[in-house]
Amino acid sequence: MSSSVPPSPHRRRLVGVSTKMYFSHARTTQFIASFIDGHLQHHTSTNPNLAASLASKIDIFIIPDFLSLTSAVEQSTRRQTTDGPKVLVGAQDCHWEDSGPFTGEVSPSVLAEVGCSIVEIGHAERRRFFGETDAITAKKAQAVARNGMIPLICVGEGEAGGSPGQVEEAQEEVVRQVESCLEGVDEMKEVWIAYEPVWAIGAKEPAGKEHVRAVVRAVRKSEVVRRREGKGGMTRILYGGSAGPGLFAQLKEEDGVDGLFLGRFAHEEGQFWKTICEVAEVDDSKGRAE
Ligand SMILES: O=C(CO)COP(=O)(O)O
Repeated sequence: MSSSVPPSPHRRRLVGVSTKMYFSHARTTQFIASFIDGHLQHHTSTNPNLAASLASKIDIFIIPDFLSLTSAVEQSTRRQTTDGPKVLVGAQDCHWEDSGPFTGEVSPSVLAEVGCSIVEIGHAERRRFFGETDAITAKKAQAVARNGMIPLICVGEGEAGGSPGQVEEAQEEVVRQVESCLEGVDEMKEVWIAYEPVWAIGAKEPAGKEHVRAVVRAVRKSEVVRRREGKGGMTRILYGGSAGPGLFAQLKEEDGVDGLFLGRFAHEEGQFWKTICEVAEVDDSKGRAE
């Protein structure tokens, strides 16, 4: 019962949150119920224009821990309305094989079977604590796409002493990562790229807007992304790393970033909802904060 992302001729905006390993199962259940009932449905059920506008402009996703995944899918499916935006559910990782002797691992085909729409791969924390590389991320991205889900591929330049380095170096490193992580991924399938500079994850503040814009521009113009677009494989690009309300308007530029991938600053339902509304509102060609 794979829950697919609704097809879109244009790059709809994206806003999602990963709960990483911060939440208990009870808190995840409560977060989803309270976000959908107390914010999304509460505001859209009495305002059909808002429901239609969000549904046409934005895709919302929640990435809980593995054990909460099936109940998260069930919760979001049960609460789904026909005219409002969908809340998609994703996984934080998977194996690159569909089945076999891989004790403790999670199969991408089982993730698709239980209604998962997205699989996040190559996150900086997986690279740092579990030794994941671009080559492993590419194999996982192939497996996710093969199983009809969207690979959410995380990339970002390294520490540079815990602070931003030269933007040109960041552009080069990130484009090289994108090329490696997309190796062998079906070029007709959609992928999402989360640009998350390592030094901006878990920090007090996100990366500066000029830095993010420049790196996103380089990814957008890269040969691999252009080639995929030519073959029909949409590439949506998100920014992540201490993102929260108030950020998207600063980052947005024409043909730039498509959305935000949130962590701590959306672990409160109201902040998540606030960010979604802001992302949907920002003018298509420019950020409001120019
Ligand atoms: O890693 C992130 C999303 O994948 C971002 O996490 P924080 O927003 O908590 O820094």
